[in-house]
Amino acid sequence: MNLAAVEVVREPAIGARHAPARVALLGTGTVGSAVLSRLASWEATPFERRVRLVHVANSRHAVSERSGLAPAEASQRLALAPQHGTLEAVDAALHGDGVRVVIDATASEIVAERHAHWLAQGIHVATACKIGQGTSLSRWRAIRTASALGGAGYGDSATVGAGLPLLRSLRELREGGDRIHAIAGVLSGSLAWLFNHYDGMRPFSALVRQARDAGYTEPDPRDDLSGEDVRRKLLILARTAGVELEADDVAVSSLVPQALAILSKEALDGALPALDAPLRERFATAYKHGEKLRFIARLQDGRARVGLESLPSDHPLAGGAGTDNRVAIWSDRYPDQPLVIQGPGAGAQVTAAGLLDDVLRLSAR
Ligand SMILES: NC(=O)C1=CN([C@@H]2O[C@H](COP(=O)(O)OP(=O)(O)OC[C@H]3O[C@@H](n4cnc5c(N)ncnc54)[C@H](O)[C@@H]3O)[C@@H](O)[C@H]2O)C=CC1
Ligand SMILES: N[C@@H](CC=O)C(=O)O
Repeated sequence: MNLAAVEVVREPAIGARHAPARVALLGTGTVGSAVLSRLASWEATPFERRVRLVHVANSRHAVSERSGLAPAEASQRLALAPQHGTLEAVDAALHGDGVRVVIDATASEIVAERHAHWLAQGIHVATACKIGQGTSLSRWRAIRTASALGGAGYGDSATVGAGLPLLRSLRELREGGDRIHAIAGVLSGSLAWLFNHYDGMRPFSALVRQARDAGYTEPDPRDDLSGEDVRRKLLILARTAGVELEADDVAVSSLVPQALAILSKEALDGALPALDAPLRERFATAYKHGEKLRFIARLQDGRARVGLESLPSDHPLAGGAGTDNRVAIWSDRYPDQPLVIQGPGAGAQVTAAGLLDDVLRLSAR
């Protein structure tokens, strides 16, 4: 064995000087369940001492326990809880001193609207939901103002790239004095997965069902296919880069035919084959030219757009596999060759890890 190559692994320097952060988890679906599993996997490790889960809720039930809920038992406790969840119950569960964090693993407008309220009270927020920062500019500004007012942090790593170091890199570039010139890339894990697998033979609709069942899509897959989820991510990236766009400033080209757009969520599944013919045609045209279909977001000179593009196979944004996001950033120090960040951009485990990384960072502030 080459001893020089052996890395010395030290126990992480955590836990000793901090009381556990009291945490409320909202949402126990695809992402929220993975948060509970990751917390349960911390049992008997130093990480366990950093976080005390005191409240868990979904849209039907809520359970609170000041002394802490065992993450491995939380889902069962929740299912048996008579209490209907209210957002006031979160405030009550987190009442008092010490580090407090709300984890938002919902796709809920009313929860997102509450982020600023928690921040203003000094409660940190770690969110996978993009509605807080990726919709209206006024809400984005309210979150910044409340965060400053309450001295609380906003953990948003999971909102773009499911925890990839994208927002962090943009912030570090700006903190180092760089201006961001442009951003371009694949920001949707589910659409990346779909176009990495679509070969024009299998119906596109069958792949959409597979991506949904794997937990890559939004609760309503039309939020991905319409480009709305990517619009939100591009808005978050743009605002973080210092370009304060309104939602309408992003030109979005949707993949959802009108016949699908008007359906209820319950009626959607049976109607998904409406996607097949138009996408087969676009695939055939791209294939004839030796190109690949990729759903791309672009920001340059204050202009932003999102949509399906046909790219040469060797184009830098055509690479990647699985749910990979692949994002190029041009800035003062990277004027020609961009900084490129690539990795899985959807999925319960990576997203849960991104959320809990934020919780640990926020609770160590
Ligand atoms: N699935 C993924 O790969 C990623 C998802 N996200 C985001 O994570 C969020 C959650 O996504 P999923 O877990 O896939 O959704 P999901 O539909 O599986 O779960 C949503 C959960 O939120 C709960 N909920 C709804 N309203 C609530 C309320 N008012 N109070 C408490 N709980 C409430 C629901 O009961 C459910 O448990 C979404 O905002 C999504 O955009 C972000 C990055 C990646
Ligand atoms: N539905 C989203 C999940 C992560 O944000 C995606 O496909 O990227």
